[in-house]
Formats: sequence, structure tokens, C-alpha cells
Amino acid sequence: MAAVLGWNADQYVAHIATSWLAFGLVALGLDLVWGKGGDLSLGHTVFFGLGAYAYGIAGTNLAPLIGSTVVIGIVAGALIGALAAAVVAFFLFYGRLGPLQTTIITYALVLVMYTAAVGLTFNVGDAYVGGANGMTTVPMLTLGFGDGAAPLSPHGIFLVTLALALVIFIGVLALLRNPFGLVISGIRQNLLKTELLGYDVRLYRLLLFALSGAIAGIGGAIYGAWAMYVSPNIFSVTQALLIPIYVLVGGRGSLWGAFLGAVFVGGLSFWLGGGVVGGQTTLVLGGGLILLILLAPRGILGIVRRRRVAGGEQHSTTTERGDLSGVDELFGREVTGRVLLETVDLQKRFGGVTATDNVSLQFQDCGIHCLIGPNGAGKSTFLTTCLGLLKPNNGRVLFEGQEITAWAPYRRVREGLGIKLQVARILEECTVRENLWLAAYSKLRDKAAAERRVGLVLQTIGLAARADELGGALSHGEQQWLDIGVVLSLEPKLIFLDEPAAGMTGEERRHTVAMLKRISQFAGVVVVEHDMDFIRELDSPVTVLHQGGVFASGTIDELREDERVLDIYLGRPTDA
Ligand SMILES: Nc1ncnc2c1ncn2[C@@H]1O[C@H](COP(=O)(O)OP(=O)(O)OP(=O)(O)O)[C@@H](O)[C@H]1O
Repeated sequence: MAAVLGWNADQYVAHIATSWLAFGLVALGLDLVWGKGGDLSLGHTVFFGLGAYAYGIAGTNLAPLIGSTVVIGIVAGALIGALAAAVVAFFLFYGRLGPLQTTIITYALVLVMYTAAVGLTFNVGDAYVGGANGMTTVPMLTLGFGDGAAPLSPHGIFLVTLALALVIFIGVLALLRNPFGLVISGIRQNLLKTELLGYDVRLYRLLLFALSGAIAGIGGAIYGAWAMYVSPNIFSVTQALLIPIYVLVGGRGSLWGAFLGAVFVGGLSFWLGGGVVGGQTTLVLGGGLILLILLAPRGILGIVRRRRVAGGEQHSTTTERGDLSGVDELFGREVTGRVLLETVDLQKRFGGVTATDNVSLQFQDCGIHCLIGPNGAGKSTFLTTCLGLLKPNNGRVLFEGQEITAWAPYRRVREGLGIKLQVARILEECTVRENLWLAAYSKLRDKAAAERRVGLVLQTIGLAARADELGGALSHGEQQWLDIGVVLSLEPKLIFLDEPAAGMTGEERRHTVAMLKRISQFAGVVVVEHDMDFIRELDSPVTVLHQGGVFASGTIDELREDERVLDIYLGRPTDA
């Protein structure tokens, strides 16, 4: 394409094609956070525009001193784009805003920036930012340093831009092939689960957003140099909406599609006689986009690519029986029966409902402890508050004597708390092995050691034969196993299992009991269950919760004889 567009065609085509590549870069930035990370930003034109202004300001002031505006463009665009994106991401992700709020706030950012760019006039050194008139003295792209610096021809600018786009693209692909990419994929699939794997999801999202801002900023710098002028319209809503359109047209999440979309839309506009984007383009693009979403929701690349066989169609019933011989190696640590986690007057209210009512309990570093109680007793709320998924209204959580009440969930997981929530949560687009590997790697930070641990866990949960199938292909019971396996991969000191036997066959339940007993020799295990036969087989101390508070404790046989406990299960009024 390079040769066809840039070399053999005339200068004008090369000139126009350069702008497509610049837009392709900002679209690549957006595809990173949207296609790969799952956050739709409508504000990427802000980072693009800032890159263009930064290039103009830095180029005007520095080009006379150092020459090469290519270098100035890359550095100034990348820095300003990354910085602006990091600031925005900090508020979005550390404020734990939802996806819709993220999109709306980034859109509002476009409105604010447009108004500011139109209204503000100021000088930075020799550069003049002229409000509604934009920046009219933007230096053209030059290569070489000092006296050797020479302006590039349209062909030269195109080739430099193409080389830059290729390097950035390859760099992004390489980065995503690393554990970083797998974590980002986990975040897109299930943010909460990825945090429970021990990853600081806020930081990962911020880093991805900053990287995408840097790429958008470089695209903007190239665009500013290309046009030798920056208009405040770069922050317009029309411009802002074109970027997700490029991504959609090309195929979201494909990365290549970002460039394909920009070239396709830019080419269409060129063909229709509208310059970069103009003329009849808006009309044709709008109609085309509706057709595309209806007929090819995965974009152009989605049409040409063979559809991957959906994992969910490959149900198999050949789960092996797990083998517990690996458990000793999985844990293999000394335990002493000391108190590991303690709650002191823990309270969680939802409006008028006190779901956890001044609960003070202790859990040791070994043995099993069961929590039972009728529906709505507050069992799940208690567990999730201990993990930091819910913020308590009152009380404290201590782990190994240290107060962790204000800690983010991922920190508690890294410290040694693992949880399987009531509904199995796995990463459905990742393989069974990847699910386990992500958990093991978050703890071990060593690829080979994580792989070894995954092998042992697969053997224990009986999913070795299905290791390379997608999580979404597993049956409900198998997903429960995988979720338990994920917790084991974390090398936890204390494990919370919320209804682990739900959806399991009798045989699987027996295996689970044997496994939990074995694990409890090395780690504390807290089980919430409604299945009383399962609880009896675990043969451990039981605490009954009722209306959020601790109601009774003892062995399951003692509690089954306790009239007050029977009353709450049968819904009879009690005097407690
Ligand atoms: N996110 C929430 N918002 C409002 N109320 C909630 C929320 N989560 C739980 N509750 C309420 O808190 C109380 C305790 O719920 P919780 O799910 O902890 O009980 P549970 O013992 O785990 O019940 P089950 O055995 O049915 O899972 C219930 O009255 C429930 O309706």
C-alpha cells in the first residue's frame, strides 16, 4: 500500500494519505482502550489535538535550536498525550467510575477543550496560540539535526509517518503479547474478577489509557506538521466522533482495523471530493455506518476473517476426576493454627437493611470454618466486605494483626486472601490455562513458576484435558471448578468459598470435600453453603448468621438439635 500510495502516486495523494495515517494512529490509541480494554472514550481527539498544539509550540521554539521536528513531534506529542490521558484516567479509574460515566466524561472533555481552544489566545515563547484562528505558524516536518535539518517532501513525510506507525504498531503488538496484554484482556472481560486475581486494575487501566494518549498525541503532532496549521476544530464533536467510527469501520479490537478504518473513511472522503473529511462524506458515512453495524458489526476485518469457532459450542462431558496428590506441593507450608483474619464489629448497611450487623469473627490459618444461615442472612455480604469489595459502614478487618479495612481488594488478595464468589466468575474468552496462569502470575511474578503451579492446579481440579479450551466452553459445574482452581493458583493463606458445591454432581461434591479437607491442612478455608449434607461432611465448626448478625455456633449436629436455629430456617419467630 505504501508503495502504491506514497511512491508511485502523485505528491497530492501521498500528502492526503499521510493524514489518514495520522488519524490511523489516534484510532489505534482508541482501539487499545476500547477494543482491548473495554472503555469507550469519546475524548481521544483531545489527546490528538493537544499533540498537534504541542508540536506547533515545541517545533516553533525548538526547531531553530535542534533541527529535526520529527523528533520534536514524537516527543512533544507523546508526552502531552500521555500526560493528559493519565490525568483523565486517574479521575475515571481511581474514582471507580462505570463505563457509561467514562464515555460521558470523555465526551464532556471534548466540549470543554473546544471552548477553551476557541477562546484562549496566548504566547509560549515564539509560538502564538490564536484562539478561534488556531495556530497559523506550525513548522513543517524536517529531518536531520542542526544545519543538516531539511524539510521533507510529501513523499518523505508519508514514508516517515508510515515507518513511525509501523514501529508503534509492532510495539503495541509486542506489549499485548506480554502478561500486560493478558491482564488487559481480563479487565475487558471481567474487571472485578481481574482485581480478585490480584491485579491493581486501576493502575493497569491508567497505564493503558496513558499509552493510548501518547499514541494519539503522536498522531496529532504528525497531523499538525502535515497541515502546518492547527485549528480549534480539532477538538470539535464531529472530529471526536470520527475516531470511534474509524475503529468501528475497521473492526474494533483488531488494531489493524484502526488504520484500515481511517484509510477507508479518508479514502471515501477523498473520492467524494471532501478533502480529509467533508463534502458529501458525512451523509455517505452516516448511511454506510448504519449498514455496517447492521450487516458487519465486526467491521471490515470481521468480514474478511474467518470467525473463530465459538468456545461455547464445544461442550464436553469428559472432565477427569481431580487428583489431590498435588495439593501438598501447591501449598506445602507450615501452619500453626494462629488467627489470620479477624473482624471487629463489622457492619454493612444497604439503606435500611443491615446486611452485616456488628460481626466479630476470627479465622485461623488452617482448618475449615462454615458459615450458614437462611437466605438473606448476610453471608455473602460478610465475605465480600472482608475482601474489600464492599466498604463497611463500621468496624474493622485485621489480617495477620494488620488493619486492612481500607485496602483495595487486589492488595488483600496479594496478601493471601482468596475468594470464590457465589456465582462463578471466570474469564470466558481466556483459556482454562490462561485463567489459572493469570492468577498464579499475579502472585509469583515468574512465568515458569506460574506455569508449574498451573500444572499442579489443573491436576487437582481435574481440568488438565481441557486446559486449552476457552473458559466459556465449560459447563456450569466445571466453571465452579475453574473458579476454585483460580483461587488455589493464588497461593492463598485463607480461602473464602461462597457456595462451592452449587451445580456439582454428587461425585464432584465428594471430591470437593476431600480437596477442602486436604487444603485446610495448609490454609484456612471458610465455606458458605446451603447444602447441609455437604456441611456435615466437612465436619468443622459452624457459625450461623441471621439478619446480619452471629446467631449461634457449634457443630452441625449440635445446631441441628437447636430449636432456635430450626426456627430461623423454618421462618418461625425467635426471641433472639
Ligand atoms: N448490593 C446490595 N444492595 C442492596 N441490598 C443488598 C445488596 N446485597 C445484599 N443486599 C441485602 O443484604 C441482605 C443480605 O444479603 P446477602 O446476599 O449477603 O445474604 P446471604 O446470606 O448471602 O443470602 P443467600 O444465601 O440468599 O445468598 C439481603 O437482605 C439482601 O437483599
